[in-house]
Amino acid sequence: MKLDNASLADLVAVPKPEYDRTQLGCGIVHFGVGGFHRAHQAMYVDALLTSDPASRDWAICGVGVLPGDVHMRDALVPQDGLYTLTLKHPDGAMQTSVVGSIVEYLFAPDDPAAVIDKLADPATRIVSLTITEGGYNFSSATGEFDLTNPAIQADLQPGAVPSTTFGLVVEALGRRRDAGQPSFTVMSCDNIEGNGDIARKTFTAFACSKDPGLAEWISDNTAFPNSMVDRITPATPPELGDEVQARTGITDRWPVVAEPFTQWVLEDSFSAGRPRLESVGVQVVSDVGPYELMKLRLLNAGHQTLCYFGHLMGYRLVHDAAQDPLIRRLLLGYMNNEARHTLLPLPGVDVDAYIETLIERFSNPSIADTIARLCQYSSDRIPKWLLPVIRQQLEAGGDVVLAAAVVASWTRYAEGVDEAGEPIDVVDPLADSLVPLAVRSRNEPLAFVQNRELFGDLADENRFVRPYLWTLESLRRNGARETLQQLLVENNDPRGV
Ligand SMILES: NC(=O)c1ccc[n+]([C@@H]2O[C@H](COP(=O)([O-])OP(=O)(O)OC[C@H]3O[C@@H](n4cnc5c(N)ncnc54)[C@H](O)[C@@H]3O)[C@@H](O)[C@H]2O)c1
Ligand SMILES: O=P(O)(O)OC[C@@H](O)[C@@H](O)[C@H](O)[C@H](O)CO
Repeated sequence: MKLDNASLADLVAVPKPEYDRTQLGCGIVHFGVGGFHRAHQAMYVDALLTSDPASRDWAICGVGVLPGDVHMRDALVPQDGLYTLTLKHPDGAMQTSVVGSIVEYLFAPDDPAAVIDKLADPATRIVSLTITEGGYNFSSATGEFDLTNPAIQADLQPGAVPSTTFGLVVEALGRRRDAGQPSFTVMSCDNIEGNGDIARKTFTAFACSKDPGLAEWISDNTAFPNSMVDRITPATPPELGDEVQARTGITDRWPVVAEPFTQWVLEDSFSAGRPRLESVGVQVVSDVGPYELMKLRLLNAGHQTLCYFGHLMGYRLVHDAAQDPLIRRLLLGYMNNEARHTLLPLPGVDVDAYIETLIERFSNPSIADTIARLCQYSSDRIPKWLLPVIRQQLEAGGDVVLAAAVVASWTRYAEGVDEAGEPIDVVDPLADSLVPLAVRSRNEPLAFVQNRELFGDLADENRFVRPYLWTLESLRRNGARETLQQLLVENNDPRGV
């Protein structure tokens, strides 16, 4: 059975929207409709539309700005925005439901003016984002917005038709200001520490280059709440469509799979009202910071801890790596001895239990998350999640041996050839410069981490450099398994090497 508004009434096999989708209004415009947005925010909004008739003006209009988003357009538009979400439990149990909160989808390259009109419409009160860590276009080393990016440059030309998220959003905010309309909230849901603060900084930096008066208006009138978002959502595997079809009879052009766990902690800071998300399980708080640190430095940096060693040890699926005793030991060592010392107090949260749950979540075989998903875009991820742990630990005189080992594992991975001599596909916007640096580090051992754009002055810090070089050398000489064995079991201490 196909999935669209007309066929919804005939669907009996699965939970589906019981609210009247024809009566919904779009209060939210979302940039970056991928797997995660559809497993997380859209799912929460769907639950809200189901439970609270007064929330019907908070449905979602999705927007894609990249050429590749044409595939999401071609999946969602014929389905009237409907799709299936399948949650897979570790014991093999699964639940599929149809999510109905996305009621419109605009592909910006087709019609940028339609996107700007939608954003400028006073009915739009929140603009949310999952445009990935790289999407914010700021330097990890300086924190500054990168005005040299050609797409940004093009959007800043007088009279340009905008094509980037920044160009489209700021153009619409200018229209709202000129029309005497209030601003909307810009709500980042990406895995970046202080994601709202970063969004504030990057959007106002863009606006400032275009029209300083507008930047000031945005700064005075727009809320940028911080948030912590969590649900492991693998890329949709090719077989999911057939699985959903077999279980439910639904033919879904782009289904979503995720783990059952979900969490969203959101700062209560909105410029034009917000949906009552707390009624569907969102933790609306005044300070998200401690939650963000816990999640980014344990879960996301934990993923980085696992993925390069995992790949080099021959694993291709996250749960297989997480169940290897050596990798488990590495994860627990990194989390307990290094990362957790950099967290902020979170009264009422049991960090031991949180860490235990993470290991269980990483070990969930049913979602079949891939190591490849975690190994990509490293240059956007490592500086945002792992390097802050190293810097903070160095400042406090704490341990960085395992975090340095993770950076070494990334370096070894970035050489682009694995331990069996097979090529590694290094998927990274900086691959063209990082791969040669990683290869060069065979002769000039610090070449990779002397890249100050990414690492700042870490290469000058002996307490980082010693374990980094020890691990890198051992990875090349002995391989990943033997390196972890020596580091974690035989307790070779690379600090004094
Ligand atoms: N997948 C997860 O488990 C998960 C969990 C928590 C948070 N997140 C956050 O969500 C983000 C997206 O994850 P996903 O799994 O949905 O990925 P995805 O690949 O399915 O979707 C990414 C979306 O971001 C868009 N995008 C990428 N770069 C962009 C740019 N420069 N400008 C505008 N749009 C851009 C893409 O076009 C696409 O629509 C992650 O980077 C992360 O910050 C993901
Ligand atoms: O999606 P990214 O690029 O932010 O990071 C990769 C994973 O660490 C991430 O997607 C996690 O699965 C997610 O953050 C869990 O909530």
